[in-house]
Amino acid sequence: MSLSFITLETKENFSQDLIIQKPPSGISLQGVIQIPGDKSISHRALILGSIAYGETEIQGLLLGEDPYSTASCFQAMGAKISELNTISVRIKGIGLGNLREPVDVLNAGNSGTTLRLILGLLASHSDKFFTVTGDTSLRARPMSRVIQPLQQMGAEIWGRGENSLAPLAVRGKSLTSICYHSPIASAQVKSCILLASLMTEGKTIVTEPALSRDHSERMLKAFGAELTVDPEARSVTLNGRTRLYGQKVIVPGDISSAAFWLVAGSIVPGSDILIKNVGVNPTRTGVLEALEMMEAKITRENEREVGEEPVADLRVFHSHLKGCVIAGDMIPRLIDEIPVLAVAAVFAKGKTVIKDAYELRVKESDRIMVMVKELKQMGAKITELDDGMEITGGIPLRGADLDSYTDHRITMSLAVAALNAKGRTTIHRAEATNISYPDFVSTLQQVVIQ
Ligand SMILES: O=C(O)C1=C[C@@H](OP(=O)(O)O)[C@@H](O)[C@H](O)C1
Ligand SMILES: C=C(OP(=O)(O)O)C(=O)O
Repeated sequence: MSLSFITLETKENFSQDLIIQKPPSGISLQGVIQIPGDKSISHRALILGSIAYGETEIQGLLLGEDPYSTASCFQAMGAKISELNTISVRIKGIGLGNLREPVDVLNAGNSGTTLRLILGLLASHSDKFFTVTGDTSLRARPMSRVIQPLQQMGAEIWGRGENSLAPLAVRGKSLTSICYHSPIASAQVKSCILLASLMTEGKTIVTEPALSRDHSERMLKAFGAELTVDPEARSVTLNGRTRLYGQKVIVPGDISSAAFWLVAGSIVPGSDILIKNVGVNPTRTGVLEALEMMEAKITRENEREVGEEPVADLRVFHSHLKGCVIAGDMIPRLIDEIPVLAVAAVFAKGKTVIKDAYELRVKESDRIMVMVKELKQMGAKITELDDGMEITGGIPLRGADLDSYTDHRITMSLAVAALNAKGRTTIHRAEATNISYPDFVSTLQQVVIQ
């Protein structure tokens, strides 16, 4: 093993460069990987634990900057959260409706999930006043998708850009239940409305055009909410004014983080990696379906249920990938994995088309524009579409000077591409990995074998 060809350099301004220079003798990826806790489930465990009555214990929490943002918002509103670690985090919940008016602006940092989900709770806390903001990236992301349905429930929210951008100010009110047909398949929109409806009288119904991740539904039920799901109608019904009670939550590994190893193992010759304890909730496994279409060699082992969520170990071997079409209803089930799937497509034989993914343009960065621009710099044949990209695979990549655009998923996707590129790649602002996968570079150094 040699670490010298994968290095992380910290600069004077504390920004980091990730430098990957593949040795001429070649590399492969070998070994067993424990991936960090699921980010979506970590947020929800912190949120529900904070607003439930009694104690919640979380095992396997993601120790990344996004869940830290959620924890700090709820601490500022009165929840007692123990020191954050993966073994056991304990929360003394304050009970529904009891969030304290914070003395300062709440800061959701880089996390869209934090901002959009808590907005539903803030809006429904009668007579309390909240202000909430985020970093440069989050302040540019659209919030009207949650503000508009909340306003239909009676919420009072103000923001820049005609009430569409953070910083936001919220005057909590007693809200009314709603039947909301969401125009987009977004778990953040669905979860925001469900959280807002917890204190309303009567039934709230949310439908979505395609099924998005259902972690909120599973966890709300486990905490005692009266909730029913109709997967065929893609609708969720929640009966308001129920109490939530603290629970034990075991957070599975994040399939969105596992995706980097699934693609890296598939494209680097000689690779064989076992990824342990991966959440395989069907609303999240689009990446496995896409890689299967591309003829990747991935097996599921040790399938089991952990708490509310299905879990498996995933084993990936190098394979000769083929191009495919990624579109339609599967998009919400693999939305965060599209940047790394674009990297898989660059090494796959033939053409890959990714479409119906306009949502990628309003993530931490414009992930369509950025992936096309940066992969082009490495020599890839890739065209930007309004709602996706078209890639002709099989053209060898060369190392290049790249930027993460401060987006964690872009950083890690480009690092995977660099593993199969000739020469030296530098990825600037690579500290973005701390959002969802702080151990990414050290794990890379462990599994890459010369
Ligand atoms: O609810 C969640 O935890 C998330 C939902 C998705 O966003 P959208 O709801 O905007 O699709 C996803 O991209 C994000 O990383 C996490
Ligand atoms: C889009 C993401 O997260 P969020 O919306 O919570 O910022 C992500 O993690 O890729």
